[in-house]
Amino acid sequence: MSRPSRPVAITCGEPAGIGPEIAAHAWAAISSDIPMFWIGDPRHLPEDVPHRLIDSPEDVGEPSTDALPVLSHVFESTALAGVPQPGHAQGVIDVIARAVDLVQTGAACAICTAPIHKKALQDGANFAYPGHTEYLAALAGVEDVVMMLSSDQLRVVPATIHIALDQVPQALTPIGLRRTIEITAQELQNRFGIARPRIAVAGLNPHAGEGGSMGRQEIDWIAPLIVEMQGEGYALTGPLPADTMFHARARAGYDAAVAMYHDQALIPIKTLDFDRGVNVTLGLPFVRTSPDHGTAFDIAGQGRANPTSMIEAIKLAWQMGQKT
Ligand SMILES: NC(=O)C1=CN([C@@H]2O[C@H](COP(=O)(O)OP(=O)(O)OC[C@H]3O[C@@H](n4cnc5c(N)ncnc54)[C@H](O)[C@@H]3O)[C@@H](O)[C@H]2O)C=CC1
Ligand SMILES: NCC(=O)COP(=O)(O)O
Repeated sequence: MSRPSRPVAITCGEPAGIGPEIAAHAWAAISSDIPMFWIGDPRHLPEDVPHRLIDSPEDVGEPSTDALPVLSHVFESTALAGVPQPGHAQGVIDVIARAVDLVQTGAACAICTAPIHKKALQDGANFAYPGHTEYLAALAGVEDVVMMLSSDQLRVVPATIHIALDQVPQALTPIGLRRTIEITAQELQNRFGIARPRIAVAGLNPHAGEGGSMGRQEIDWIAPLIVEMQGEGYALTGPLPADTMFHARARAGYDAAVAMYHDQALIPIKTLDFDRGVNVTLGLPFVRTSPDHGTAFDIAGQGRANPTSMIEAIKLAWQMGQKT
């Protein structure tokens, strides 16, 4: 008899947010095809969700719609929708670390993380990282990782991630941008099957600097880096004015866009495809995906959260996890 496939590990994320309910919806929608389990406190799931406790991912077995397999991680109390509790912060962090252990030992094929509330984790547990991306890099012991948001319509990569806007110009360096482009190209080849990925690189300034009259980063080092990397065989274009590189005709010309900062990358994809965007961390030794949205405290616990991005994130985690 063949061994059941390794399941996808889903982290609980912030218990006061929409994470538990969208995980439960996603399980109901796709668990007949994809084996998965949820790591968290069963008291944080919506009351009507059938679940069964498991001792390890091996107990998940074949995909089944009977009951959501739960690897229990006990928190100090029940959750109050929309109100994060400081005493829950460490549990949220520990669940992510637990999922990483399981994927690194091969017990899970991939992880899909439900949204965390960064400030709640800082306030409640002095969380030292601005997001999953940076925490996962630290847990995996890798220096350089890349955040990519992906949908059928667009893939975007911010070259700087969770930093204040006024820190962006100093944080952008030729070495850093080169690594972002290299990792993006490698992972599009290896994990997304694109033989020669076409990557469009945005400028930092309005009109990509307008010939130096609106900023000089493009002339001083972004354009020279692109030329250098083109010479090494990378299929790059840019630096492109960010305001005109995301319309439909422009998007047809590349497989991924590298932007200079968080909102330059995330506004276009969340505007085009908020419900179906998936966050994928590139450069890790394992697969991690997440929905593109956050904890949505304003609608948590009301049954209004759309689970589509979570569903797409689990599907992508599963698909990518089959190649590991
Ligand atoms: N992967 C992660 O852990 C992510 C975490 N966050 C965190 O989430 C927290 C809240 O962030 P916000 O900027 O308020 O963004 P948000 O995505 O939580 O909410 C923005 C708006 O979109 C709505 N929304 C979000 N997801 C929805 C869904 N599935 N269905 C229906 N409506 C939905 C919300 O109700 C709200 O009106 C922050 O701490 C942020 O850092 C944000 C993005 C990703
Ligand atoms: N806006 C994207 C986001 O905040 C997700 O960050 P991460 O927790 O996946 O690093």
